[in-house]
Order: sequence, then structure tokens, then C-alpha cells
Amino acid sequence: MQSLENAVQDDDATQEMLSLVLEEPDHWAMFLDIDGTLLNLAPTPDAIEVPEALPGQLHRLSNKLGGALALVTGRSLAYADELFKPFAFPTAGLHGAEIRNAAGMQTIEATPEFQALKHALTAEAEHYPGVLIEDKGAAVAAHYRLAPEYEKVLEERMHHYAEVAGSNWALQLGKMVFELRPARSSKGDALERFFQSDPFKNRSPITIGDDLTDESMFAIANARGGLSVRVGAIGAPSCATSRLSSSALVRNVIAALAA
Ligand SMILES: O=P(O)(O)OC[C@H]1O[C@H](O[C@H]2O[C@H](CO)[C@@H](O)[C@H](O)[C@H]2O)[C@H](O)[C@@H](O)[C@@H]1O
Ligand SMILES: [Mg+2]
Repeated sequence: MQSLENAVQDDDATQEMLSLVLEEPDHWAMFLDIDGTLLNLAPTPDAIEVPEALPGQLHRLSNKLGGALALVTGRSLAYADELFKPFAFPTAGLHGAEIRNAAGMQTIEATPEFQALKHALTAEAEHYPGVLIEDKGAAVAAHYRLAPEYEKVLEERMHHYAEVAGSNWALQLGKMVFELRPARSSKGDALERFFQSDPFKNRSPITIGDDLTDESMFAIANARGGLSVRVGAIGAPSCATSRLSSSALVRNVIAALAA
């Protein structure tokens, strides 16, 4: 994987490149991650703030792109809709396991066994003060941002719960979080499903994300001759060929394109 240190594009070059998107609005499709990309990271999952102007800017930019703007997130689809209401963008939730595109809506329900697993995990987490369990229906996240001292024990236990869940779930690592997500689809798989129908068909992808889960959509963008932009300070290796050092810069690009 290319490391960010060798990314072809730095902040200025990336912003310059993205500013040219609207010179060919029928050529591009934008796929945007939410946490850490559109929104600043916060101490807890529900402490995030959506800048007041952002939903309308995304709506205006989507219109300029003929609707070819999708949110691709580890959040549930319903949670993403709540964040950006009154708009309901094409969206892939739970890291790609549920999707709303021109073909309709496909969601996924938790099995009784997975419900029982979430109850057991929640009960066990009582022993790790500060660890937050985020129930996302067919997925569950164990957050240790407020209790980093529990990272190691959580890693061990979430590997155990992944074994219990079986092959229909996958352990997804992220920023101070271990998640069990449906294994059936990644963010990269979600992009391929968006490309099967208008308005995304035959367009080149612009993918912007900040975390491990976004790497699969960066790979699709690279393979399709599009753009892959990793957000955040230089750190973890990435196959993204460009970078933006903060979600504030991402919002600046969105605001400029939506103007
Ligand atoms: O794919 P994304 O849209 O980036 O969602 C990834 C996960 O984001 C959330 O967790 C992360 O953001 C939280 C709020 O800023 C932060 O407290 C946490 O430490 C981060 O891991 C969300 O809670 C998860 O469900 C998403 O999968
Ligand atoms: Mg993210």
C-alpha cells in the first residue's frame, strides 16, 4: 500500500484538483465518507456536529453532478439520513452492507443470534468503564476513545465475538473502535453497486475518506482512473493517491463547489 508520505497530491494540489470537478460535471461521481471526512471526529458517536450549511451544500453539489453524489458510511443508513435531513442522498450504510440507490433500498436485519451477541457484549462492557457499545442493528461497535486503556482487552474480546458471530460478520477496525459488520459488502462493493445504475453509471469516482474502511473504495477509484483522497494527518499507510489534512478542508471544497 502506498504510504501517505508518498501521496501524489498534497493539500493545495488536492484542493486545486477537486476545484476542477465542475468543469466536467457529467464525468464525475462523488463518494463521501461521513465521520472524520464530512464531520469532525468527536469524543462519542452521538457527540458529532453537522455544520448548518453542510446538508444544503451537499444537495446543491449533488444537483450540479446530476445526482451523482453518494454518502458511504459505517453509520446505519437511517442514522445518515437523520444527520443530513431533509435530504436523502444515495447512501451506503454499515460499511456497504445496506444501500439506497436508483434500484431501491436494501437494508439488513440482525439475526436473533446477533441480537444475543450484542446483549452479551453490552453486559461485558459494563466491566470496562468508558467503553461505549454502539448498537447499529445488524452491526455493533465497541468504542474505546474514552477508555484507551481497554484497547487490548477489547481487541481480544471482539475477535472472540467475531468467532461467535460466524462468517456472515467481519471484524472491522477503525479509529479507536472495533466493529462487527455484515461481511457481505464493503465500501468498495457498494461503489460497484452504485455504478450499476444511473446517475453513477460510466462516471469516474472521486472518493474521500479517513479510515481503514475507506481503503476498499479508494482501490475502486484508483482502478477506475478516478481520485482517492485520504483525510487526516499523515499516518497509516493508504492506497489513496491524494490527501487532505482535515475534514475542515473537505468542507471548504464542498462549499466552494456548491457555491
Ligand atoms: O465510515 P464513517 O462514516 O467514517 O463511520 C465510521 C464510524 O464512525 C463513527 O465512529 C467514529 O466517529 C466517532 C464520532 O466522531 C468517534 O467517537 C469514534 O471514535 C470513531 O470511531 C461511528 O460511531 C461508527 O458507527 C462508524 O462506523
Ligand atoms: Mg470516516
